[in-house]
Amino acid sequence: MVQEQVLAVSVHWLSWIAGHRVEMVVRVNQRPGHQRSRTMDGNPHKFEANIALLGAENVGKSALTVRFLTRRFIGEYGDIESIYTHCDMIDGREICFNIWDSVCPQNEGIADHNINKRLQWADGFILVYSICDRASFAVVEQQVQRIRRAKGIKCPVAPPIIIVGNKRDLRHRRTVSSEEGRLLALAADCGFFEISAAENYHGVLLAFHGLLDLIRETRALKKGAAGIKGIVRSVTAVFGRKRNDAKDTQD
Ligand SMILES: Nc1nc2c(ncn2[C@@H]2O[C@H](COP(=O)(O)OP(=O)(O)OP(=O)(O)O)[C@@H](O)[C@H]2O)c(=O)[nH]1
Repeated sequence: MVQEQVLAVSVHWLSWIAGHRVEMVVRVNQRPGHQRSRTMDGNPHKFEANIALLGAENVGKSALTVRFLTRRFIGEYGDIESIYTHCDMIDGREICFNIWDSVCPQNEGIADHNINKRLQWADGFILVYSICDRASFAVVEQQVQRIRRAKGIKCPVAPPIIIVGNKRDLRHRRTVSSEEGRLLALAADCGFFEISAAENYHGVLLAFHGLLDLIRETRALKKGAAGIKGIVRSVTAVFGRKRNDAKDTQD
């Protein structure tokens, strides 16, 4: 309860520094899955996308989230795990982004557990590394594998992933080349952006909107697959019935 109040205060502060309309709701320790409604308030014109940010410590996950929500880079961020909701009008349609800004897990077991929890909740992932931190790139490589392995077990259609190489403003200290990032993305069928949360808002916006586009495509694919399954089921039912009728007549 106390924690929720503290968070509410920090959210108001974020809205204030933004100086423009940002609708944010913080839900702390919300159980995954509770928010999996696809349209809100029964309004078919609203589109909701659950986005989980993952990556090693200090790569800028919170910086990216805050940049996207407020357009500002504030330098230091608390390490409280939160889900933020931000709604925007895009192409005449209200789009709500639910963003789960994760804290990096301390060990492998927790990492697996965390990914599974997020797989149940998220429509798509943003995996962040810092271009000056090779170890953080290795973490993203592992996370891509974990998410891709879960396809078929946890989710029938692979969830879309955007890989983000952050801290591009520090390219003089780069230890991960753009090519490596791009190749990883290509090999795992992910989107890729190299950006700087510190330097500009535009790159961050492109990454979130890129993922939104992929989420929309995936949802359309799922709907299509469900439609085909429905048709196959109806056809099977009709022909199955006809075959039984014919058998009854012969008897
Ligand atoms: N130079 C530079 N610094 C950045 C950038 N993005 C984030 N930082 C800095 O990197 C540090 C870590 O940023 P956070 O956003 O807290 O990173 P995080 O991944 O959320 O970290 P954890 O919560 O510990 O997992 C902070 O000091 C940020 O100011 C960037 O694009 N460029």
